[in-house]
Amino acid sequence: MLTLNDVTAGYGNGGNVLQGVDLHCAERTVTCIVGPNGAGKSTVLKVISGLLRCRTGSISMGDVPLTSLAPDRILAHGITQVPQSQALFPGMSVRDNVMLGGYLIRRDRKLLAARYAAVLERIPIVSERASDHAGNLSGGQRRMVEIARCLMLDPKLLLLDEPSLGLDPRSLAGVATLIKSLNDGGTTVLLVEQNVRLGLGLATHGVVMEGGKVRLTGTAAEVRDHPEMASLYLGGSAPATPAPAGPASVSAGPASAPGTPASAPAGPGSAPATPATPATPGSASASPTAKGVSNA
Ligand SMILES: Nc1ncnc2c1ncn2[C@@H]1O[C@H](COP(=O)(O)OP(=O)(O)OP(=O)(O)O)[C@@H](O)[C@H]1O
Repeated sequence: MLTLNDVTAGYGNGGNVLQGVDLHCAERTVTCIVGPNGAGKSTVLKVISGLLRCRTGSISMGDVPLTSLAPDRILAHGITQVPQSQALFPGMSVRDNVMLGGYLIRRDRKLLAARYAAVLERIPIVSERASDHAGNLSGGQRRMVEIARCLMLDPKLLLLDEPSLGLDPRSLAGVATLIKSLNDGGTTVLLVEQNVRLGLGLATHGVVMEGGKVRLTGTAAEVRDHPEMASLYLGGSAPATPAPAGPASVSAGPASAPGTPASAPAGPGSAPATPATPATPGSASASPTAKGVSNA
């Protein structure tokens, strides 16, 4: 569905932050990008949504080239992003914040109303707090409303930048359940997540980035259970699955085709309510063994 081919990108006159990224998200998958701070994970989402231009390489969704499209055109192709930072207008009502997500379809009042009704059904907090200022919501409620706003365009591909950031375990479980149900409903999801255990628990596929490059891809189970991942990102804890996938089944190439992953990923229900705190990716990158992750 979504393909990035040898993408380089950077900010201003600076050097390349992304240094030849290849990535593929098959339809109806949930792909989670993990990696140390500064690896370029959020930058990947920015080039997909058009907030940052690729310098070289290409991005496409199916047959549609996205590489040089403006962000509003990319939105119109069904790609929406929930940014990492607080994205709601605190002084506006929850309803108005959500309606902003339907800006592109604002002239079709019927469609706008139908989409809003669908969002209310899916995300109850939107109806429960419709008239409240968004600034009065908790962090978890805000995240739900941010996702609700993206759903106004009924996206084919939902990009989520660190959906777990700052959330308490209960809110986190709610967001995880929502992501899973959106995916069950047919939405393809690409997320960046610092909480490796949660992210790979939710995902069907995993991508490890380091230094602006993709170092490892595979099914979420393969990436999660890879011996290097256990020591780097999960604080050295032994993987739940006894036999780790060997390098042959974990590649630096595109994530495999849609379908059942080699080992079924944990659903959001089994996403840890109190996720074990993983070793910070930053500390992983400082480790001399970090380079061993690379199968590139
Ligand atoms: N707006 C910007 N202007 C200049 N440099 C930026 C900008 N945003 C990010 N960078 C730089 O690009 C690099 C990659 O940043 P990015 O946010 O993509 O990393 P990340 O993997 O998402 O990290 P984190 O987990 O800390 O969010 C970093 O060195 C960062 O300083």
